[in-house]
Amino acid sequence: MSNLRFNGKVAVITGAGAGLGRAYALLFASRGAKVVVNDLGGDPHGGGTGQKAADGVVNEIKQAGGTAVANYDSVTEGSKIIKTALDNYGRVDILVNNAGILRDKSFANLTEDDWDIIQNVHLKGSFKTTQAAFPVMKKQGYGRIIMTSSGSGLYGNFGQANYSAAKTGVVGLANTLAIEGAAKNVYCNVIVPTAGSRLTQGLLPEDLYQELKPELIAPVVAYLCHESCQENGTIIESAAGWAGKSQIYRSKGCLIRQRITDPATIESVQANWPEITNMKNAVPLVSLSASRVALVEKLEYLRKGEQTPTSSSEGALFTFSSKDLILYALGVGASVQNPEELKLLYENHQNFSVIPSFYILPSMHAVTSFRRLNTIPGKTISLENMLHGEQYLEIYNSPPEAGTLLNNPKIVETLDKGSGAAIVTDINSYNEQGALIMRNQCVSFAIGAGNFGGPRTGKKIVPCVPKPDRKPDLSLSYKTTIDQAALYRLSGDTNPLHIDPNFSAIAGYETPILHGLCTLGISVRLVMGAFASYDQKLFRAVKARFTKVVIPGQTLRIDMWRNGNRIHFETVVVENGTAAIAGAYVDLNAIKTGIIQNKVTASTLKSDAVFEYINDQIKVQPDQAKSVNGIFLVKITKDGEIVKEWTMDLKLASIYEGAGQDVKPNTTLVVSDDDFVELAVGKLNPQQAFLKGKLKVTGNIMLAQKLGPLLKAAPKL
Ligand SMILES: CCCCCCC[C@@H](O)CC(=O)SCCNC(=O)CCNC(=O)[C@H](O)C(C)(C)COP(=O)(O)OP(=O)(O)OC[C@H]1O[C@@H](n2cnc3c(N)ncnc32)[C@H](O)[C@@H]1OP(=O)(O)O
Repeated sequence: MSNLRFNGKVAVITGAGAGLGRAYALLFASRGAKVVVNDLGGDPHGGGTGQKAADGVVNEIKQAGGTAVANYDSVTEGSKIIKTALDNYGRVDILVNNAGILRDKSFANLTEDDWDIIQNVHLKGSFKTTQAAFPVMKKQGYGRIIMTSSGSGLYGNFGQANYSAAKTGVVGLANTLAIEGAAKNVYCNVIVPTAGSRLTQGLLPEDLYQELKPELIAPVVAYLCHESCQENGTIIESAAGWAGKSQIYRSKGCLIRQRITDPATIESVQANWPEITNMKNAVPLVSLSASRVALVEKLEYLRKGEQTPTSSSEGALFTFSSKDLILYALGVGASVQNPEELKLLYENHQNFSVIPSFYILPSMHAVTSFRRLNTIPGKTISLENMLHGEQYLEIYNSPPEAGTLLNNPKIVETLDKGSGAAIVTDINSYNEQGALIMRNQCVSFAIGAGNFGGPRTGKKIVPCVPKPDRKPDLSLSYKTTIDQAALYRLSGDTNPLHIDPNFSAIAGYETPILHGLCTLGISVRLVMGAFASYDQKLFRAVKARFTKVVIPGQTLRIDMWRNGNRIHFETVVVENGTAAIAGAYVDLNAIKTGIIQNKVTASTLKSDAVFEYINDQIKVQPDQAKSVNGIFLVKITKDGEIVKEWTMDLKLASIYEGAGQDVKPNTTLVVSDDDFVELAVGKLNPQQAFLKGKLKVTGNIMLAQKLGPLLKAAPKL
């Protein structure tokens, strides 16, 4: 790792004559910054002045070959300090508000003078110095400001009422500066150091004091001030070579009135106090607007007379990390065998990606914890009779790749389907800032709970869409493993129906069945690979109906039809030819496929490798058109087994004159492994390959005749 430098940068450090300030000044100077060493030279309680402290540090810096100048002004005259920087070096890039004194007294003994001097030095001093530097930084489009707070400010400390207030004050100052400077690349963060300095000498045990070296905190401050650091508005605590972030968390709280017309009463506050103060599912609120969004949302609930989801509603919160995304991807068959799928499995991949159907899981988590079992009067619904009937997911805003989603399940209708009841549940999911991220709709099919006299047709249920009446444009297969459900269930659906043979037998199945959402995840993965290059940003929505059970170990074939940005699909169990998912589609924002991304290496190929172009979509355009586009499925087979398959989008400019006829699918092209690799990575385009005689066409001789001229005329890929 190369050293982080501050060459060309000017750093102003207040209170730099000793302790932390001195450590900061020495470090910045040693890394190339020009430093203004400010120190009033007074005592720890605010008395006296002198030049010795600042001069001493300036000399230290100069002797080490660095550049520094002293300033002896009080921070309450901060503009003079900044002027020193501007006069000597012409700019100011970094300001560390570090200067401070103490006047500790119990509150009962605190005088107004004790109060004022502390506010003046810490809070007003930080204000005055920053006020002078801020416009300069904004103008130059770069600045890093540090406020120094204290554990006493964040948590309180006996005998430090004046100091605590000032130290919390600078946090508030930093919060707003972070917002006001952000657009101009001027960031403001807070350091909460615990160091052995002249302020803490005598207050801390000697052995602890010795470990709390300022030099162990200085790198944290320096990093926060480096141009590579994008942190803004953050509180960092640091001591003894440790650093951590502090944040304000708020409980979910709860409404203390039922309807918008109800008053709030002292009694309703008392009754709800445990919930108001329940921090079990508290979330950090990072902005005022996030806090307001959450409030507005609660008002909406009040207006509609609905109960808001609270931290106590089990399953309302879904917290996940990259590990969960990877576990899900493995559960739905992603494999490093396909180099394109590495980005689904490796959190440090530069294009680490999510299979979007993962975002169904938060809703399932909420729904399965939701009391639905008594939804239909007179009917007992048990877990073994409950099947996943349909699922819809629509993304409204970019979902997070880690964090917590708040999910709000609500049964919107219950349909009487005769053989069963279809319970339709809508689940809105909100991010930690309170923004609506997505909507799921989950239809559970309760077998045997029908004939209760309810409506058969729904008004709120998102409809399935029949598949197009033509052969699929593309079919991709995936053989599930015998352990598919055992792996998938680790993503959260631990229904014994999928693992416990005794339980599945009670439900009437010979063996445990696969999760509907696993089948759906496999299908979405293959659709995303074929039509979106796994780019989750291109995903908008998915709808599917689970029509037949799947047994782990069976092979799934996903038939796909492209209709604009909608990919219809049907998932068929190859062994028995029945559709396990029907009426399904994925809506994309755009289509993205490409040959170059499907790079393979020679080691994955054998010399007798065969690859097939299967494509219904290649159509020679009517009227002697000059171009042909097509999505090809490429399969590499060895001894009849598919060792690799993927799609590629070939755009072949054509001089072919025999327009109006379709190119037939299922034709085999044979090519040697070396040539293939070259073709796949784009070194050799099909035209060159063909002309060199390396790309041979076998099988359908008509296709050979047709493809020949096409390939000859192919542009460089
Ligand atoms: C919400 C949280 C989820 C609940 C917890 C789930 C947790 C998970 O762990 C559970 C699972 O993952 S289970 C595995 C995935 N699901 C399946 O395998 C279900 C497969 N489907 C079936 O077996 C049948 O379609 C079956 C049994 C569903 C229906 O078959 P039949 O009884 O033969 O019904 P049929 O005669 O075909 O149709 C009657 C009416 O019902 C409608 N319908 C059919 N399938 C439906 C389905 N999957 N979802 C919703 N409605 C469905 C039909 O349209 C028909 O109604 P109408 O006449 O009005 O059109």
